[in-house]
Amino acid sequence: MASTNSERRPFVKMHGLGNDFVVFDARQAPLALSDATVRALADRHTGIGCDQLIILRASDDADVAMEIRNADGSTVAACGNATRCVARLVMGERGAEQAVIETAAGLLRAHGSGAGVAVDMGPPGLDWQDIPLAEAGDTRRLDFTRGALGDPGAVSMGNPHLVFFQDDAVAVQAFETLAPQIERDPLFPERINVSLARVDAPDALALTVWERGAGFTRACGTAACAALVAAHRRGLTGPKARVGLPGGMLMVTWDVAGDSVILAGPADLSFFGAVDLAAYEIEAAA
Ligand SMILES: N[C@H](CCC[C@H](N)C(=O)O)C(=O)O
Repeated sequence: MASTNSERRPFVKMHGLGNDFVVFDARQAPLALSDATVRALADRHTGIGCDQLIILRASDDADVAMEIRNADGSTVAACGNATRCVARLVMGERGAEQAVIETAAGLLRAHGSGAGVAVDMGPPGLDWQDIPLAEAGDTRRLDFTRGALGDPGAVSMGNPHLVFFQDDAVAVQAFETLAPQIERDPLFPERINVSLARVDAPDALALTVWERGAGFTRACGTAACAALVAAHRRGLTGPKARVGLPGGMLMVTWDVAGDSVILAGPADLSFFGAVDLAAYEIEAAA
């Protein structure tokens, strides 16, 4: 149905190993989207379809600032794969090999690398208040069991992550059902991203991720970072590992001394599009 005041707003569709993003550029033309409108645009049947929706804005301190919205409309502070995609966009605009991206989790530095784009995601949060948890706990090995899953690590990468280290068939099967419930467990006042990790070698992990506000995704950059940090804290890996996800491989390095976690991997452009936002403006619930 054509809308009365149609405004075809350009966007770029990008992805990191299939973790996909609709990116709007609000550096010249302001843009504010309600949670309901983000949900409508992110819907893979009736909208454009994406795991996260990104809005770029001008920044006084960085090349660009990015607002990050999950497919459920929620606003989050960190998204590793989207940060790498935005860095690729900005480096391309300027013909540069480096970029600084402002996020709610801080200023993140990125550079082009053979494998695509590497970004310093900053220091991991390791205290229970950093995650946050609703009560004190040992984030290295949390006293938390739901069905066949238990004994996870908890790490913040600017967003909350819970990582289970189990690779038996029972745990793998249970994960599908339990992850959506664990996301909303009262122990996690801001909800949480939930991962199931398999340790294949001291420098190799395999990960399945249920993302807060987006569900099962083909890849999750901050989950890959959180899994490496949680694994290294328990002596399961060294401080660097390749992380296999359904969509492909990410490289994560925890510079423990420098207190930063580097995430590297592909950052790809899918297509340019335009959308009549008026058709998606959904009146905020009365
Ligand atoms: N769902 C996440 C945000 C997106 C993270 C992910 N797409 C990444 O690449 O890090 C959260 O609610 O914290």
